Amino acid sequence: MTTFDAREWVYFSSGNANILLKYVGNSDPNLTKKLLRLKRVGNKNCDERIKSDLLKDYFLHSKCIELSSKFLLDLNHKLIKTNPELAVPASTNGEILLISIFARNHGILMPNLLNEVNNTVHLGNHLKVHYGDSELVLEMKPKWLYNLKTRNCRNCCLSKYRGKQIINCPLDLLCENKIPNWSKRIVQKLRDSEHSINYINSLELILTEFFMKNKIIGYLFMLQNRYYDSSRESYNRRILNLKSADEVPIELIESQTLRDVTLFLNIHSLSRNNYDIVKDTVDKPKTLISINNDSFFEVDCKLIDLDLKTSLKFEYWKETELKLIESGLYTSDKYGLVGCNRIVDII
Ligand SMILES: O=P(O)(O)O[C@@H]1[C@@H](OP(=O)(O)O)[C@H](OP(=O)(O)O)[C@H](O)[C@H](OP(=O)(O)O)[C@H]1OP(=O)(O)O
Ligand SMILES: Nc1ncnc2c1ncn2[C@@H]1O[C@H](COP(=O)(O)OP(=O)(O)OP(=O)(O)O)[C@@H](O)[C@H]1O
Repeated sequence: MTTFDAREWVYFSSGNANILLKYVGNSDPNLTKKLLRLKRVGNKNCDERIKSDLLKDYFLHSKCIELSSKFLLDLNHKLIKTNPELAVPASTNGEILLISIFARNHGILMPNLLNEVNNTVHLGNHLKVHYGDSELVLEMKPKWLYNLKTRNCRNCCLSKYRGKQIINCPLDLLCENKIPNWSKRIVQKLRDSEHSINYINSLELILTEFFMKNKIIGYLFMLQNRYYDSSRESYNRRILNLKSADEVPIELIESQTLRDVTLFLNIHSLSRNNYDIVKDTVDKPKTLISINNDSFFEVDCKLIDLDLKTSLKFEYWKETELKLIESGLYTSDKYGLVGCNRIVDII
């Protein structure tokens, strides 16, 4: 069992299912630049992660560690003070809790991909840019990449339904001709934000080159749709007929998990010399980019949030799909929905 001291960990970030803490102590140098990911109360996702030979190079190296109940209880008490908004009102014993401590006392230790950046621009739903002096990080969820049969895609319809702004549709990344505009819109949004960002002048080309050269979006497209005929309609035939969690096939769980992963692109510049040295040896998740043979960049691509979803989510999935169908958004030409990309030519 690992003995950590709650005083050395502070809140870093959170999602629907997990809370991330950052190490700020100095008693263990191995923990510098590390994050600890702990399950939030109510998180029913499985401890198991997606297995995939295609994606394994993109997985962030992480380690599952067993933690003491004392550490988790101390952390709970600390977080209730610093982040009361994350608390679940009352647990079974009446105590307010944020982190699950009664299931299994373990957490995931992993590198902090945002260690070199200190500013964040929220560009829209599922799209953030983080930057510092030497690195720029694009964080996005490439959700629901599929062969579109309706006018508008599930991503844009759900964003619209929830009143969120649509900056970019991920389906554009499936078509080579549409990638440059996808990148351009990101840079335009960043310029509008008036942040002063290193590499902004090269960013459009970096992103375009990256998504054309690297296979990650193609892999996700294949794997998200592996068990269906890669259309939403075929998903619907399965999901809308499900009556209980026991009926949910593992294939559906895997697809749903992969439709909700987060992608990080860590971008930093290289000298010409370093570029020349590494250009023939660089490995799969990394992509080297040369702009006009004048500036050079390395893009490191990582995927996070790969824990298998619980089959108990099937009712939520069904309700979401039914809501979208009934809203008429899939076929609508109103509300600024302009029709999403139907071409898939990147694989
Ligand atoms: O239903 P969706 O598409 O909105 O996805 C949910 C996500 O919403 P999003 O649209 O990405 O803002 C939602 O993300 P946020 O918490 O909204 O960032 C979760 O990722 C949720 O999964 P889980 O309950 O944490 O396992 C996600 O639920 P799943 O559908 O992946 O189970
Ligand atoms: N290794 C990492 N380095 C830097 N930031 C990270 C890392 N892992 C996660 N994060 C940040 O923390 C946020 C929440 O993490 P994570 O996706 O694991 O939580 P979650 O509860 O599973 O999310 P969701 O709501 O999508 O289910 C991420 O969106 C990301 O901004």
